[in-house]
Amino acid sequence: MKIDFGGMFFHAPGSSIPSEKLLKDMSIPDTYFVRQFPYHFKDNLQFSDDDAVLESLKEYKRLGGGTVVEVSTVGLQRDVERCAKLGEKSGLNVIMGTGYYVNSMQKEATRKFTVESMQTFMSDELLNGFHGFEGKYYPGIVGEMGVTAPMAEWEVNHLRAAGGLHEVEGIKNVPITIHPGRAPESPFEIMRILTEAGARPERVIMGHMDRTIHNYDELVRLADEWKCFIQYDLFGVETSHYQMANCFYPSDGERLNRLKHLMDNGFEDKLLIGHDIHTKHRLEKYGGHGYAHLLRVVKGDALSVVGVSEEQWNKLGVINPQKILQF
Ligand SMILES: CC(=O)NCCS(=O)(=O)O
Repeated sequence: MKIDFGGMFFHAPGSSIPSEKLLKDMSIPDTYFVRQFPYHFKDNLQFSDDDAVLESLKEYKRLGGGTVVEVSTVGLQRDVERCAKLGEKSGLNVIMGTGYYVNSMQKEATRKFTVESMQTFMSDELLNGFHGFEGKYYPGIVGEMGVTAPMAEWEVNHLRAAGGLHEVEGIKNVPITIHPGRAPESPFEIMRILTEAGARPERVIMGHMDRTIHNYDELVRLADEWKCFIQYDLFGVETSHYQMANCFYPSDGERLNRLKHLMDNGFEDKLLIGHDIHTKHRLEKYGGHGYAHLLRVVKGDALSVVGVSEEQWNKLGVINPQKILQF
């Protein structure tokens, strides 16, 4: 079979990539399998190619990006110095987090930590700087605090530790960002535990909403009952098959529809967006969308297809992040 589709050429918006390169890269093997099963490939899970990250960050900056929030916490082998260097080289602000990822990713010794010791670890880093970089580099956020469903007892404890930070002098306003369990009731349970421990719900970000709550009424209920920030941070993942749970990943279009629904219900000041790039295949070098995708593609669709106004888009990408990140 042969088709000449050349008459249908359309330039990609804002792209610095020559169109010949796009064609050549279509020969990359395994693309289909990596997209469907990104967590199957061990090399894909080693997010450690600094050149590929830097190239992607520079493209994000070129299209108008200014800040990256990098929320790898204990359990994800966070690397403060590396992130600081990438920030310097790319010219972007990089905000990093303190805290703990999910129970299954922890060392046995970390799982023995108490609420008190975890709270001390986090407050110490927030007030004095990352351990090993005291006085030089400071966290700007707590989390992502990793939670599974059902919740492990240790995760209940690290949530209590994080919630209690809002009662500590000097950090009462610190933003706390959450990786919820993959069940629709998880965000509600997390908010209850955090607030019982002292957290101010309006200083909490509920992340990964893309794959967590799929019912529109329940989304509105979460925003209404808890007044936390609601974050769609898996933009660019356009594969509906989801390896990690028995549900579909929404498309970018559906993410925008859900955001618009929340806007229409009065929550446009409580919404955040992002890419949560944590596997290699999502970087341009490996055939992915990279950090510039929201600015390159999603913004145009939000405005022209979904009916998001310029003012609302500015809230998603600039005003709301400024509000939650300042403390
Ligand atoms: C880094 C991380 O945990 N990202 C979320 C991936 S998930 O599959 O959507 O939970």
